[in-house]
Amino acid sequence: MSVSVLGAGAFGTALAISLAGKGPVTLWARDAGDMAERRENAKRLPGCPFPETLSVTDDLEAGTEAEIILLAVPMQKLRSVLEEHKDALHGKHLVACCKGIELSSGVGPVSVITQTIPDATAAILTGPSFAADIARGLPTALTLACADAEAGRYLQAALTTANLRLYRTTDTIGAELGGALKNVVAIASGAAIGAGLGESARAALMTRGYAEMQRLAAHLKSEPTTLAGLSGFGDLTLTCTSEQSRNYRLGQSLGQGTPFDPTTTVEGAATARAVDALARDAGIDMPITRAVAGLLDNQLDVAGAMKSLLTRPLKEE
Ligand SMILES: NC(=O)C1=CN([C@@H]2O[C@H](COP(=O)(O)OP(=O)(O)OC[C@H]3O[C@@H](n4cnc5c(N)ncnc54)[C@H](OP(=O)(O)O)[C@@H]3O)[C@@H](O)[C@H]2O)C=CC1
Ligand SMILES: O=C(CO)COP(=O)(O)O
Repeated sequence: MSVSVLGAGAFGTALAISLAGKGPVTLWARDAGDMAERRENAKRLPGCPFPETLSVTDDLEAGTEAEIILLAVPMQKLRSVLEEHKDALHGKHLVACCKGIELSSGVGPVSVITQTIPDATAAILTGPSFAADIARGLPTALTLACADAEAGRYLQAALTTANLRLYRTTDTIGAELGGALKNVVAIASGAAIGAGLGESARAALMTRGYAEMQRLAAHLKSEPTTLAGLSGFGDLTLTCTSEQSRNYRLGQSLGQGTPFDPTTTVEGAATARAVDALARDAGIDMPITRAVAGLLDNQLDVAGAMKSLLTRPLKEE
């Protein structure tokens, strides 16, 4: 079993560091120069030195030799990265480590892998974890989803480390949705806190956000229990309550009316727009997602977004 990580952002680097505790791992970056020299990803994950078993490269051949390749690039870049490098990726175990729904197609990362490289075994690794926690070796539990049960068992064993415990499911749709949708609710939660609306408002958004996550998951035929696990409930809890989350911090900025660095990876922004469009087409009620999309597109301010939620017809829980 050999592992490499394609994409040397904060998360790819953290996973590579954790997995290197078990054996050799290759981390592929577009530009490996500085990291290879310093033995640290000073730009994306400072203060986390690379173990000796971690090699960094910008040579694609070396980066794709392994049987298992973790894809740790942002969701909206995944298809183009796979298209660009598909000749090197045929027949591999490809594990998406990104969270989101593709704006152009309305599908998640596992479907993007299957559509671009049909002879690969597609899986997703998702759940509550901040890159810095994984890199520091703090205890973390994630979901590994793969439609092929046998391949899922293989990947679960290969990618579990001393401090990173993986649970397994074959429900890739549910796992993708949990990781994608919780980011949208995190933006809403951050906006509520940023605007001074209080923690009760955040709890309401998290709970009703979870209800709309479940509605979309049921429509897309995922297992109801998947969202109750690490990829859904677990990651929703983490991301909606921590300033370590970039999605939450973007929401805070929207709530406070302060600027936010547009180069930061915030997966929930594109996903809110993608899911809003999906929900409208399918006739699924997702008012919090719609409010977040409206906030991001300057069609609503936080007061208007809250009014749109609070003035809806009263209903059963
Ligand atoms: N950070 C975290 O705590 C966690 C992140 N995730 C998920 O991981 C995914 C990646 O996030 P994260 O690592 O934080 O993002 P970062 O912003 O830290 O890094 C993004 C990385 O993607 C690389 N990249 C972008 N486009 C390309 C491309 N075309 N070819 C090759 N590499 C490319 C960038 O390379 P370059 O440096 O050359 O620009 C950069 O290294 C997201 O979906 C996120 O939701 C999941 C759990 C935790
Ligand atoms: O997905 C994450 C935690 O599980 C990381 O959250 P952010 O992408 O919002 O920083």
